[in-house]
Amino acid sequence: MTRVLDARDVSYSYPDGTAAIEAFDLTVEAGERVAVVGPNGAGKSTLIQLLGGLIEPDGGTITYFESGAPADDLRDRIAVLPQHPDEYLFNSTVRDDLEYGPAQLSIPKEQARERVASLADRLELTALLDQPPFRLSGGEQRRAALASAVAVDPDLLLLDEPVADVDADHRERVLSLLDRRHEQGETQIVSTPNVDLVPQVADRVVLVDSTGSVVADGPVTEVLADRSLLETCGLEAPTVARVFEMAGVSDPPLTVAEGAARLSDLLE
Ligand SMILES: Nc1ncnc2c1ncn2[C@@H]1O[C@H](COP(=O)(O)OP(=O)(O)OP(=O)(O)O)[C@@H](O)[C@H]1O
Repeated sequence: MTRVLDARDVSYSYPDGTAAIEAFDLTVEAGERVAVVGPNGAGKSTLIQLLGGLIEPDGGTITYFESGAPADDLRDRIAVLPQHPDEYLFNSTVRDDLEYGPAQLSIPKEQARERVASLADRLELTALLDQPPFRLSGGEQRRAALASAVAVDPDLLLLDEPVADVDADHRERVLSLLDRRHEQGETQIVSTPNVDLVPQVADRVVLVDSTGSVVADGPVTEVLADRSLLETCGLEAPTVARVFEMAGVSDPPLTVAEGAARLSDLLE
C-alpha cells in the first residue's frame, strides 16, 4: 500500500511568534479517511495548510506518495479546501475558478469543461457559474472552492471544515461527493471541531487537545466512544450518543443512521 502522507516532527509558528504546531507526526495510507478533530484554536487549520503544502513548516518533514517531491510539484495529486475559501477564489467568474486548476495542469479544455459541468451539477453550482465569486454566499463559496479543489481529480484531498455554513440539502451533496470520491480511491483528511460530522467523513480519528498535541489516533468507533478523552479536549460525544446515554443506553450509537436502526429495533 502506498503511504500517501508521512509528516514527521512538523512544527510551525506564525510570524508573531504564536507556536501553532509542535512536533506533529501523522502517517496516512492510500484510501484512508482521517478526521483531525479538536477544539477551536488547536491548530487544525494550520495543520491542513501545512499538510497541503500551502505554508512551509519551520521544522520537520512532510513526504508525499513516498517521493521526495514537494507539494508544489504535486498539484495534480494534492488538493486543499482551505478554511477561508474566498481567499482562493480569485478569478472573475466561478467557472474560471473551477477551470483554473485543470488549465494549470494542461488538462484538455473539453475534458476540463465536462468535469466542471459535472461537479457544478453535483454541488448545485450551475446557475452560479457566470457569477463573480465574491457575490456568492459563504456556503456557496465553500461549495465552489470544493469543486475547484476536486476539479484536478487529486489522489489526496485535504478539507478544512468542508460543511461549515453549508445548509442541510447541500451538506448531503457535499458528503455524497466525498463518499463517491473515497470509493474511487481518493485519500481524504478532514479537519473539524464538529464531532457529529466525524462518522460521516472518516474511519479514523486523530484527536488533538487545545495545545495541538495528539491525544488519540484510532478508529472512529473507539475514539468517539471515549467520553472522558473527548472531554479532555473540550469536546462532547456525538449528539445522538448523548441522547441514548441520557436514556440509559450504555453502548450508544454514534450516527443518526445507527440511532434510527436501534430505535426501530426497540419499537418492533
Ligand atoms: N495568522 C495568524 N497569526 C498568528 N496566530 C495565528 C494566525 N492564525 C492562527 N493563529 C493562531 O494559531 C493557533 C491555531 O489556529 P488554527 O486556526 O490553526 O486553529 P483551529 O484548530 O483551526 O481553530 P478553529 O477550530 O477555531 O478553526 C491559534 O492559537 C490561533 O490564534
